[in-house]
Amino acid sequence: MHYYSTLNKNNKVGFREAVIEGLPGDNGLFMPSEISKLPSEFIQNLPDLPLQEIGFQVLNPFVNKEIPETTLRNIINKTLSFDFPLVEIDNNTFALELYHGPSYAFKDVGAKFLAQCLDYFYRDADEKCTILVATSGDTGGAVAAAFSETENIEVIILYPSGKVSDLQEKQLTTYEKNVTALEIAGDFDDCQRLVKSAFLDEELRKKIQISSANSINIARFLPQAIYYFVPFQIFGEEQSIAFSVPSGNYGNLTAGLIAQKMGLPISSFIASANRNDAVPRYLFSGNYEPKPTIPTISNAMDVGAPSNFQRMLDLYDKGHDKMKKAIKGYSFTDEQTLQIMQNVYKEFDYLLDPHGAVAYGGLKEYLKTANKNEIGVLLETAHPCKFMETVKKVSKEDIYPDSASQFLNKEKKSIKMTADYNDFRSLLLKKSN
Ligand SMILES: N[C@@H](CCOP(=O)(O)O)C(=O)O
Repeated sequence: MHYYSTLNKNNKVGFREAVIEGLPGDNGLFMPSEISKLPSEFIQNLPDLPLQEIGFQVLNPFVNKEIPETTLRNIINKTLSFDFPLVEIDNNTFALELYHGPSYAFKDVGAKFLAQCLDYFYRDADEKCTILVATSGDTGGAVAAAFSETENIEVIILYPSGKVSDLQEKQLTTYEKNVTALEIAGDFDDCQRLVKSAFLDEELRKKIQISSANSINIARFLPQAIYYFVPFQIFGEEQSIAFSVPSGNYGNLTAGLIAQKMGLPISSFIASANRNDAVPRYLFSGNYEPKPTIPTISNAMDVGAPSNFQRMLDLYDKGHDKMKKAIKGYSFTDEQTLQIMQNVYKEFDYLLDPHGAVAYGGLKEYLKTANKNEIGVLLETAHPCKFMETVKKVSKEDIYPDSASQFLNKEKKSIKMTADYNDFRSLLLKKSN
């Protein structure tokens, strides 16, 4: 078991190195060389197993003994320390709420796991590690929360100025100590480009030890496979279940594909996108033509050129037909998204956030053609309180958890920067001295 680069299968590293390096120096992404099937008895017994045990069985083969078992179990128990409720919206549609963690988004799972793995690897290190993160909204807050207590690790978060919600911005600009927020004059793809340029900059990498906390890092995206098991804990393996995944950088959907490859009997995937629809267009036409990012009300999915598309191609041996059979793609405008939020609230008294609404739209399209016995689960990836400007148009309910309100009263601390790589590089070098 090793990790290879999607651009060069001979570029091989172990788990520790893949996590510490974040991404290979050749601009590819690390992929596990083996995705072993879980024993069929394990899949049959899912309703009797606690999620922490499932998490351990899922991640253990990928960690490949590079973290001792007791430590790994401990890390997984701390990672999965909040609830993942499956809420019925109507008779064949369920929302898997992934937002009950510290930053109110699904990213808490991967961020917590990654932070603890790095903390373990750097426990006695003399040098510091600098984590670079590009965010379109949710990753930044989750990473800031997860790394706020780690020793020997600095975090630098790049976010597009004026393109994240108020709460998202406060969640990533109000942790002090080891977390710095850079407010970039550009969009998410500019932020991601700056981060990737740093990884390709050999001179810089000789001077600073950098890693990533985006889903490009295997320890950020692999744990996201775990919550796909939750609906099967409830309904058992016989139930046919399709998942609709609100998709931006496609880490979440790719993690679901890994769970399926491990033997989880997921019947279908729905890639639900906003107007940043490079993948649904590819599924339709076979041509991958990323476009500049379009700002939308489901801003965490405002990604023009999704990183994990490389991993999806790798999983399907670049076969468009195979991918198209396994994944259906739909996209929605902001008007449609808001309409879905209003309809679902009125008809079923369920408040979706804009990302969940896009996923609901995709799921309903898919279910029109699906087998009658199939049920659909949408991943509700973020709490509606993160998008109050839009949510206010749907409901007047006070939905703010107390713990979220505390962020709004804090003072934002960010460094404004251009999207020019040289400026970013100089800042990194200055900070490391
Ligand atoms: N949706 C993201 C964009 C980055 O995605 P990631 O899963 O690769 O970290 C965000 O909210 O920042």
